[in-house]
Amino acid sequence: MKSPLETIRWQGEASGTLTLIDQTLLPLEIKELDCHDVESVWEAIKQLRVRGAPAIGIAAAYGLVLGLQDVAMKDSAEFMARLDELHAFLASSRPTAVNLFWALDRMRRRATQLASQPSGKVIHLALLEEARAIHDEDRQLCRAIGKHGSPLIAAGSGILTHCNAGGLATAEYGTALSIMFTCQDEGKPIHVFVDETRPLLQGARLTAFELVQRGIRATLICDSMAAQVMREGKVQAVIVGADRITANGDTANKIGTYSVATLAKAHGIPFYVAAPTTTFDLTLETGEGIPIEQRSGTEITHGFGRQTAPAGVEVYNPAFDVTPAELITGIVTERGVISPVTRDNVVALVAPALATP
Ligand SMILES: CSC[C@@H](O)[C@@H](O)C(=O)COP(=O)(O)O
Repeated sequence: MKSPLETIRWQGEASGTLTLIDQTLLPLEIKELDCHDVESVWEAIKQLRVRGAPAIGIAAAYGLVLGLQDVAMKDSAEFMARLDELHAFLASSRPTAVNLFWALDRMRRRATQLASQPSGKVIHLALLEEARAIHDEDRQLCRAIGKHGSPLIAAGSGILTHCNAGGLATAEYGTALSIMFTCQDEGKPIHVFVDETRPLLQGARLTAFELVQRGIRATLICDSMAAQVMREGKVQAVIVGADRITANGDTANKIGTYSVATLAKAHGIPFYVAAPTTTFDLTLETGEGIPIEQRSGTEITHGFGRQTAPAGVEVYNPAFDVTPAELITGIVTERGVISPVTRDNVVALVAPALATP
């Protein structure tokens, strides 16, 4: 088994470099991208060079550290004013994954605790430590999700997944894929059906890549084949990641997830969401309030290295959809499994984890 890739890496101390695997080039090219300023981090998030809810949050936290390097020697008022600007700038990169806003808010809270310092230097160092903590904690959250999720999967199961909720989408190990990796570590055989995930093929390019790298049996299917594969009895569970989960358990994830959940219900197959508590947004009661990112139509009209639709056609390209809680059998978090998915169960498990000190 090959060692996993390091999705996000900070090199150096307070004046350092953020190194990301450029995920737009996978699976053909494993190439790292060095970000030396906050603008390049914003661009990397926007263009999905780094993507997946937890990974976006981690990258943004380091992005703040990068952007604040040149005001670290200024007085703390100037430092904090710049921090507010950069917080807003990074928050404008993508709207749906709540981990982005969670990480930026946590960084600002840490800085605010130290705002009485005369200069930005101490605050800047503390922010690097905070970004590292967010990064390290995500590793642990992912491992714990795997441990809680693995008992839900019987040996020999076929598992269908959509998009990429693997090591590439997190600090390492992933959320949905963490459950599969844990099954493998425990010697439990599984067979994963990977939706290719139109339009940007995160399933084909990234999930299939990670599973093949780990030596887990993986079969790639077009998104439109999921119903047939389920009808043929090949799928015993669906596991997907999440970008934002509201208080009632409604879950935003990559476009197409809602279709998969509906199909799973129709075929009596359990549908699990795997996500850390950092992906919950308890300020929203239901999924109706989740902002859905709209992306360029060219992602649909141009693919496979060429134009695939006539010029002038209208295109609708929402990047995410919302799966209603009633279609979700359970949500696997680092604190345990929420099942049945009710508002009371969500709040009881998640609110203590999100409470700010
Ligand atoms: C652990 S990642 C969970 C989600 O962020 C993932 O399933 C997803 O939808 C990613 O979308 P993307 O547009 O590739 O960032």
